[in-house]
Amino acid sequence: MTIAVLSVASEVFPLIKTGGLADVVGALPGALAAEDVAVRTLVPGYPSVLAALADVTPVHSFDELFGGPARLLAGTARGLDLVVVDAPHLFDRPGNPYVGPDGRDWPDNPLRFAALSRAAAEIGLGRTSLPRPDVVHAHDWQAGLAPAYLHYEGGPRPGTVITVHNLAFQGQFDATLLHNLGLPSHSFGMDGVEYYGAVGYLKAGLQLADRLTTVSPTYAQEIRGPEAGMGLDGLLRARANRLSGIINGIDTTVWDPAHDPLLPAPYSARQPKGRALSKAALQQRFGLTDDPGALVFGVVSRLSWQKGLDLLLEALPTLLATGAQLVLLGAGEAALERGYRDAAAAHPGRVGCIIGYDEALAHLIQAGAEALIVPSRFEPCGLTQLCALRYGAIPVVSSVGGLADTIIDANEMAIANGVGTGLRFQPTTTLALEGALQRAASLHADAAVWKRLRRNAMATDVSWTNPARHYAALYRELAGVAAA
Ligand SMILES: Nc1ncnc2c1ncn2[C@@H]1O[C@H](COP(=O)(O)OP(=O)(O)O[C@H]2O[C@H](CO)[C@@H](O)[C@H](O)[C@H]2O)[C@@H](O)[C@H]1O
Repeated sequence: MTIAVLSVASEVFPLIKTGGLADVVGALPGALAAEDVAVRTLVPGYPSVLAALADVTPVHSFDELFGGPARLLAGTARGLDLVVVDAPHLFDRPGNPYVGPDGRDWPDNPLRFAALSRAAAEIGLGRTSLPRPDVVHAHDWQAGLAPAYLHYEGGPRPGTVITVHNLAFQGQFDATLLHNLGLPSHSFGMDGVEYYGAVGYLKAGLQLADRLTTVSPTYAQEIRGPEAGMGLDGLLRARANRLSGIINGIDTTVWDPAHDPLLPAPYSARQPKGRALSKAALQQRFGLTDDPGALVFGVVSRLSWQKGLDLLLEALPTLLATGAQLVLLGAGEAALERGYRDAAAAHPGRVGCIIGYDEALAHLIQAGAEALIVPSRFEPCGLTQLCALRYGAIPVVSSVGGLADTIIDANEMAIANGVGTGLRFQPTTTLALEGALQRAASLHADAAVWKRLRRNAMATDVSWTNPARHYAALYRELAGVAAA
């Protein structure tokens, strides 16, 4: 029997994306179709989403949704079944989903994302002309109130699950907001939406959803402790029997070096020759010395504290001392952007940096770099190291969260057994990172070992096939349907 799931999120690739959340929300429906799960994705009606929407059918209207009239529009876009919250007073704005042109959060973000959750609840309760879903799947704080609205209705409702993609973003707002949200006053308590005297959207979801997931088993463990728990560890410990980790996959048709139109030549584990052309193109694009034998390290990342790229700046002298080159593509904190720009200026031909967001260039880096560095302080799952495995860029990662779950360290034992896929280091410090960079350089110096590593990396299953099975099993459990 087909399970119907309403997936609720603030971004979805390829229509609107600021990070890995969009990739996951965009890829899951396709992967779940093979598991007999039909996913409809509910997203805000940003201009880019409405512009892409085809086969539009209005399925609900609100006379008033947090400050103005609104409609829910069902439709399709880029192969996805969508429902879009068409509320111009909340979402018809340029640029980023969360911040205005001044770089600050939109002041009405609490209402904008309450509207998303309210819409999810209306669909979940069968009050629109769409069929009622079996399960409502909320992603991150922006959808955190969906389980709360459904819970406080008190009647029959779909099963609910919330997935944490990043516990650092919690959606915490002033308690006075409660009156505007349409939640009952008794919801404001420890066992409801209250979070240290404020209203917590992620907290509400974690408290009130039937099941909680995050995007790797190790992160699911880590967030039960005070260090990674970011204030929510007590709640997560209390609900530990409801919490599990399901590792992310990547879209292996978008990320396929054998059929990637963004590369100068295709290549595969069996026929790796074309990779050299990507490497040459990469060196040229970043103004590096054209050296086919160089160990080129790559980075593709948001530039934020989480990603640990300040440590890589500190480790740069060590990296350069090994004779390696570095390319970085990223955007984010001004100090880090400046730091990498300065490093590129100080080491022409050895360090290249492009500040910005560029999907096509991300593909070239994965295909042309020998190794990809991910020195995160914490990492719920991480997608770039999965792309790196698939493209044969050996991941050099800190041993946290999903990085620890997806990379097999090429220590002596692993090399002897021929099973390593990358390099892991811990703790996440400059010193440990430097050690890993030096270790990568000595492995790279042994062509046979490096080749073996690359073969292992490229043979790793990073598709959604297995994760989709886990989500399908969870949905079936929530829908009260025995797995076939
Ligand atoms: N400058 C740039 N140009 C082009 N592409 C860029 C880019 N910067 C980043 N990207 C791309 O954006 C995505 C980032 O995904 P990640 O999972 O690595 O991190 P993020 O922290 O955003 O996601 C959060 O959610 C995801 C999804 O669950 C978790 O994997 C992760 O651990 C968690 O922090 C990747 O597809 C990457 O290629």
